[in-house]
Amino acid sequence: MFPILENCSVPISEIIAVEETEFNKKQRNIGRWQKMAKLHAFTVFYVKKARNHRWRCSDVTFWCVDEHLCNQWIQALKELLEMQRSRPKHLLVYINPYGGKRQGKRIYEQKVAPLFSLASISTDVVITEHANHAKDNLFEVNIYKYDGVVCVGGDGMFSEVMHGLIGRMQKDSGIDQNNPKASLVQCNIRIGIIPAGSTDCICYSTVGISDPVTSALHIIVGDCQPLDVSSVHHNNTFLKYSVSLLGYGFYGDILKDSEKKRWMGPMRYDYSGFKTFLSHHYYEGTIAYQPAKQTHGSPRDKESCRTGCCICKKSEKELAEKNQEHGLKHEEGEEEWKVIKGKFLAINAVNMSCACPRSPKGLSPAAHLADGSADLILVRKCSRFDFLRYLVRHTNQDDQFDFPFVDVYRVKCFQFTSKLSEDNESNVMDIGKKRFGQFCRDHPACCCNIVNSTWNCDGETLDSSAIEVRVHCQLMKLFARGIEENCKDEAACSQSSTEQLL
Ligand SMILES: CCCCCCCCCCCCC/C=C/[C@@H](O)[C@H](CO)NC(=O)CCCCCCCCCCCCCCC
Ligand SMILES: Nc1ncnc2c1ncn2[C@@H]1O[C@H](COP(=O)(O)OP(=O)(O)OP(=O)(O)O)[C@@H](O)[C@H]1O
Ligand SMILES: [Ca+2]
Repeated sequence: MFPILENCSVPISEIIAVEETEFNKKQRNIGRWQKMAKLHAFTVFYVKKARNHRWRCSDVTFWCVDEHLCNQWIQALKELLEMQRSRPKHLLVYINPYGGKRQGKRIYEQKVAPLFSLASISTDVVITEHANHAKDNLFEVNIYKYDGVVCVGGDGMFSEVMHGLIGRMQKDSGIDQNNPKASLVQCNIRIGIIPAGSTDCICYSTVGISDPVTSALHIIVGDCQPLDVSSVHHNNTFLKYSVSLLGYGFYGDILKDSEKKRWMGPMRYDYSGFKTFLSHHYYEGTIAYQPAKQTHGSPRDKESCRTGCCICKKSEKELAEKNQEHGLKHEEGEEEWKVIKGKFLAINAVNMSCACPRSPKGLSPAAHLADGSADLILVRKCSRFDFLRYLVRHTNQDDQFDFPFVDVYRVKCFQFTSKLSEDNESNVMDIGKKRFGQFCRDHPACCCNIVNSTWNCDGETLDSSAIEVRVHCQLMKLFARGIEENCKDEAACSQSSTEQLL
């Protein structure tokens, strides 16, 4: 520990940089000392934890009359920083200039790049020119020369980078992503998210705030947070990976409508959300799922996933044991599948809480980032008023699962088939029914259920409604540490810049 001020200490792991300070740069309060002797100084830049999980870069300058002593301090601190092996030195950065409020480039240049340079991190920066630019690029570059990949944008941009990295790892290891049962190769190259999107749910749920400077500092100190990833298949064809929300019905319809309104920026989700709420469509279908182990908690146990989460640690241990057995032992006996048929307003599968500024506790407040399971939330057909009551509970402290029309299960895999595709498969498709479906969608007063919704997969639509989903425990890693329990004494380091005599 490095002492700063009387009542504040900073772990070495949270020091950003140490620099020799030129005499004329810092002259506050030292006039009296200057008269006595020539002074030497160095500045320690460190993480200052503020309210609501926000991090800032603060600094303290140490003055000293003995030049040799001053240099010894600088040397010793630099050596300690060198020993922080998990810190990245070389990063590949992708910036989406059109995400969110189109501020990605400015945010990176003004808030993030200066911090990376202070921390002596070198970067290769790519400003994307079209959708899938980052993903395609990750199949071409030598990714192994980087200590991590940073994406500046929203959840969609993160999804691109994740698909590029996971896809590349499978390609390099000869794994066929189209096989829904394949054991995927873990991706050890961490991803850092600089939030500059419309929802920024992945950043918020893994850091506790969506703030570019906080995220940049988590990258600099080399944090590591494993993350579950779900694979989504249709008929033995790989569709997509998901880490946050896989939503059919309400969130699928919001997304589909909002895509036409991209020009509105983040507001498009409120506009389409209101429209979709009024349309009140429900969808008929069948869900089959395999429950997760009971030892991994339950979605209603109020055990939130926080930094150093015991449940996620347990899953990490189990995963390591499983990997050590090199597949010698078969998966413990096929667990029973549970089947549910019904009419649903929303089917949401979340790998994490999905907390975001719109809903600070998220869609499933007790979901875990790295436990190898997802929370499957089924919202059955109910009145508009009841659905509104359900939605409002995402914004307050009340339990959103405490409704007779809402069920929630912790699962390791599930399948969904819509009534419409079941009917099609059993050859009872009739064109009139399809036309009627189209007709009904055009009349918001009608809640007719004979059309399909679309899946919202981390903010991207899927082409198929019938899907097969499997959670891959800790398939990838982020530069984050999960949400920290609230810091007791945030006021202790309230000054942003201080000076000390050695
Ligand atoms: C009365 C207020 C109720 C507010 C309820 C708010 C619940 C918000 C829950 C947000 C969950 C986000 C999950 C994350 C999804 C991301 O992978 C994805 C990509 O970024 N984002 C979206 O799909 C974007 C999803 C955006 C969802 C916006 C929902 C807005 C609903 C508005 C309903 C208005 C009803 C008003 C009736 C008078
Ligand atoms: N240069 C570009 N031009 C057009 N689209 C791009 C470009 N770069 C990336 N994209 C695409 O833009 C999509 C949306 O970007 P992003 O996620 O950054 O913002 P958002 O949709 O506003 O935010 P959120 O996903 O948080 O709701 C991504 O899916 C990505 O594929
Ligand atoms: Ca999980």
